[in-house]
Amino acid sequence: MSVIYHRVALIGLGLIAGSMGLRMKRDGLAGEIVGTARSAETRATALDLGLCDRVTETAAQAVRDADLVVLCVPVGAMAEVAADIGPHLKPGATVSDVGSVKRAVIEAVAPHLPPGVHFVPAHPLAGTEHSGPTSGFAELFDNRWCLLTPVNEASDATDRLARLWRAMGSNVDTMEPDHHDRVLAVTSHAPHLIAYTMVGVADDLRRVTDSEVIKYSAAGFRDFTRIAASDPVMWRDVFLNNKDATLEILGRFTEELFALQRAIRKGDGDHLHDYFTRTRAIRRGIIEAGQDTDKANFGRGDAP
Ligand SMILES: NC(=O)c1ccc[n+]([C@@H]2O[C@H](COP(=O)([O-])OP(=O)(O)OC[C@H]3O[C@@H](n4cnc5c(N)ncnc54)[C@H](O)[C@@H]3O)[C@@H](O)[C@H]2O)c1
Ligand SMILES: O=C(O)C(=O)C[C@]1(C(=O)O)C=C[C@@H](O)C=C1
Repeated sequence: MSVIYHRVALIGLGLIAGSMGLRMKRDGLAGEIVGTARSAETRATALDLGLCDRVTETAAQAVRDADLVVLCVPVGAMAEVAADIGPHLKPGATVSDVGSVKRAVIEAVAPHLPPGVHFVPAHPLAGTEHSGPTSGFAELFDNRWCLLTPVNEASDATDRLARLWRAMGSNVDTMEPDHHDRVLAVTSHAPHLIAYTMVGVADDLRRVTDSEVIKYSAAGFRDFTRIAASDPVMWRDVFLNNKDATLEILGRFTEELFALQRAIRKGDGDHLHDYFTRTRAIRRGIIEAGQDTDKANFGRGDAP
């Protein structure tokens, strides 16, 4: 494949930046990849893994002469990073991010960007519960969606970034930022909170059941523990920055949970059967659409 950006700067060298770097290197999508992270250890690991060509101590140094700058830090850190890099961006450069929330990131980043710099927010719907540079892998984005939420109408900068994400294996779509946040509250944010809660409840009960919860943990519970092992900083920031949409979905979730509780208490088997038949169809639809994430985690040290 051919070079899409001459110089790419990756700010924050974790799972997503690592996977982008490895993929861009593998397929020759960038002339040079410059990375930066706060700790010297992370920077050294990134170089060892070959996910970037060069590292810098500061974000301001990393973005110098970069055609594309991608902010790969937790959502709550985006404003601070944008303020650092704003004065050092090359005119005509594109700034993007990979944050899991879009409206809050746009509000945090846009005010710090000088005129003449293009801002194209993005969100790859691909990840694992692992974090840090060693968790990245070049195939992470294969056959997964990447949603772009451009702040302006169609532009060359958006088209070029879409080309990069396609070259990294993703299907690309554009979406309005508030809509993105509502959709992701249903498909990602609320489910994570529910998993965190279920594992927290089991942990409380462990004292009552004398560690049998862990010893006999069945597949259903293990799936919850995988999700609930996700990075605490990343998810704290997601909930604090997508408050309204997440709370709305959790309200609906609570109502449905009450209805199912009532059905169990009343012995209403029809209600339970109908409900589970409907949800089973959703799982089948996801698998038929080729969007099952389990494959991404197999072979990475996780038990299926
Ligand atoms: N993990 C996922 O499944 C996933 C999927 C899609 C998008 N995202 C989004 O991508 C972004 C990065 O996630 P990740 O999974 O790669 O995280 P990660 O923890 O693996 O990496 C984050 C990097 O940001 C750095 N960082 C943290 N706080 C910082 C700060 N205040 N200033 C500068 N650097 C800081 C960390 O040191 C690390 O290098 C997040 O915004 C997250 O919402 C994550
Ligand atoms: O597979 C996982 O571990 C994930 O949780 C990945 C996942 C998701 O919810 O699908 C998590 C957060 C992101 O913003 C995008 C992807």
